[in-house]
Amino acid sequence: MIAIIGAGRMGEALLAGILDTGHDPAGVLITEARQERAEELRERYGVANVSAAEAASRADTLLLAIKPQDMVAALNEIAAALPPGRLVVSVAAGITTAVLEKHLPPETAVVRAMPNTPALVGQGMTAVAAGAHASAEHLARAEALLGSVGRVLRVPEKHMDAVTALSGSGPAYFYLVAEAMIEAGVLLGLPRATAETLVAQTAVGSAAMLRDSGEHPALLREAVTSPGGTTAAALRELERHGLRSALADAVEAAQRRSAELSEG
Ligand SMILES: NC(=O)C1=CN([C@@H]2O[C@H](COP(=O)(O)OP(=O)(O)OC[C@H]3O[C@@H](n4cnc5c(N)ncnc54)[C@H](OP(=O)(O)O)[C@@H]3O)[C@@H](O)[C@H]2O)C=CC1
Ligand SMILES: O=C(O)[C@@H]1CCC=N1
Repeated sequence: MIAIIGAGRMGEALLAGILDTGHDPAGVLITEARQERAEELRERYGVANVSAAEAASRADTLLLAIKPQDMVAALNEIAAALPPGRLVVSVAAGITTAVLEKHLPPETAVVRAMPNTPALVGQGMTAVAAGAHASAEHLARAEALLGSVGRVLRVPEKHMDAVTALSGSGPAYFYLVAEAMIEAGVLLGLPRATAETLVAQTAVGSAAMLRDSGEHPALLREAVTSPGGTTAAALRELERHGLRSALADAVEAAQRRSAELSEG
C-alpha cells in the first residue's frame, strides 16, 4: 500500500503517473486536508482519502508531497502512528533527511527525492538520496516507485538543492520560454493556435533530440544555425539580452531558496 500525503500539484502528478503504470487505485491512499479537493481526486482516480494517522498505519510506503512549511506538523502527526519498518519518501524542496529523521521514530527509513511535474505524463526526472537508516532495499523501492513515472538518478544529498534548482523547478523555465515564444509568434501576426502548435511541437522535437541523439546541445544548436541565416540573427539577440547569465542567476536563486527552506 502506498499513501500520498498532500495531493496538491506534485502529489497529483505522482498519483496520476503511478496509476497510469497500472497500479491498482485500491492500493493507493491519499491524505488531503481539503474535503473538496479529496472528493475531486476520488472521482478522478478512485483513491480513498484518509487521515495522516490512518495512512501511516496502513501504507508500507509514505510519499510526502506537502509544502516544506507544513512538513514538521505533518511529520509529527505521522510519527505518532508509524509502525517500524515503513519507508518514508519526501519530495519537499529543501527538507533534509536529517530533519525528516528528527521528527520520525528512531531508525525510520527515509529517502529524500526531487521529482518534477512531467511525472504526470511518465516523463519525470527524479533525483534520490537515502537517509541514515535507509537500506539498499529501501532506496531501490523508492527508485522503483519514482522510476514508474520517469527517470531516476541517485545523487549525494549535498547536491539536492542544486538538483531542485535545475530539474525540480526546471519545467517552469521551459514553460516560460514556450510562453514567451508563443507571444512572440502572435506579435509577428500568427494566429494564437498556430503559434501554440508550432512552439509545443518544436519543444517536443528539440527535447527528443536533446535526450536521444547523444549530441551536445551546442552541436544541435550549431546544426540549426545556417551561415548568415535567421537563427544566427536571433541568437545574437538572445546573447545580447544575457540569456545565459539570466539562467545562471535564476538557478542560483532557486538553489539558495531550497537551502533556506530547510531552515524552516
Ligand atoms: N510543484 C512541483 O513542480 C514540485 C513540487 N515539489 C514539492 O512538492 C511539495 C508540494 O508542492 P506543490 O504540489 O507544488 O504544492 P501544493 O500546494 O499544490 O500541494 C501541497 C498539498 O498538500 C496539502 N497539505 C498541506 N498540509 C497537509 C497535511 N498536514 N496533510 C495532508 N495534506 C496537506 C495541501 O492542502 P491545502 O491546499 O489545503 O493546503 C496541498 O494540497 C512541496 O514540498 C514541493 O517542494 C517537488 C518537486 C516539484
Ligand atoms: O517551487 C518549488 O518550491 C517546488 C520545488 C521544485 C519545483 N517546485
